[in-house]
Amino acid sequence: MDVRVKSATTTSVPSIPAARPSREEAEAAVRTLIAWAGDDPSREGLLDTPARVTKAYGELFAGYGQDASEVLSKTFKEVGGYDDLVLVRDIPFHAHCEHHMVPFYGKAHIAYLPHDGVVGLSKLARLVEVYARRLQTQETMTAQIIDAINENLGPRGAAVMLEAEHMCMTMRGVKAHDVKTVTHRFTGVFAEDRQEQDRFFAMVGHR
Ligand SMILES: Nc1nc2c(ncn2[C@@H]2O[C@H](COP(=O)(O)OP(=O)(O)OP(=O)(O)O)[C@@H](O)[C@H]2O)c(=O)[nH]1
Ligand SMILES: [Zn+2]
Repeated sequence: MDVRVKSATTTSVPSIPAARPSREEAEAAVRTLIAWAGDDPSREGLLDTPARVTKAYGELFAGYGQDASEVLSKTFKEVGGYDDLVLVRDIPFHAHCEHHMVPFYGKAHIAYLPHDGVVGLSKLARLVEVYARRLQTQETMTAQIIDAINENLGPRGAAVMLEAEHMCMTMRGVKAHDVKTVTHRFTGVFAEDRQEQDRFFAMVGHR
């Protein structure tokens, strides 16, 4: 992975496996991982850790229980006829890479050209959360966000950019610090019109 800007093209719909393990099984798995790391899961400081980790997973991976269509279901039409670009930039997110299950984190920038009403601004930040709180690749997440906007808002155009630092590249492996991965995807007017793309890049403040 490098700092080149690349366009996200794939999307997939992760689903919860039918046979979800019980909480007890998940806690036992955490004990196994602690032992695998080289520590003693029965020492005092680690006794409650499996319960804490499974509880934390409930938050970190809450996206599997959330639905993008629900988040984007309410729109507003009374906006004084405004139909130009709406950009919500610098939406912070924390996700986990599906290869190593360690965090990647950064900012999302989302723009769309309204067709028939606008969506509440907070809903775009909530949409990012729906997909960030899963096991992900940055490319998939980029594609899923823009697909959800198109499917639910039917805008004249949409643009999504994600900038993130992957801890699997900084803490381990290649140990490359300060490397940012940038993904973006344009649809509709943004895909067709280079000037709209430039306007998006300028408003995001991208180098
Ligand atoms: N395209 C893409 N790659 C990612 C993402 N997150 C992590 N990766 C990469 O996934 C790759 C997995 O490579 P592998 O060779 O299977 O695993 P590895 O031996 O742990 O690789 P290293 O990280 O190079 O040590 C690595 O190059 C990671 O940098 C992501 O969001 N998108
Ligand atoms: Zn990784």
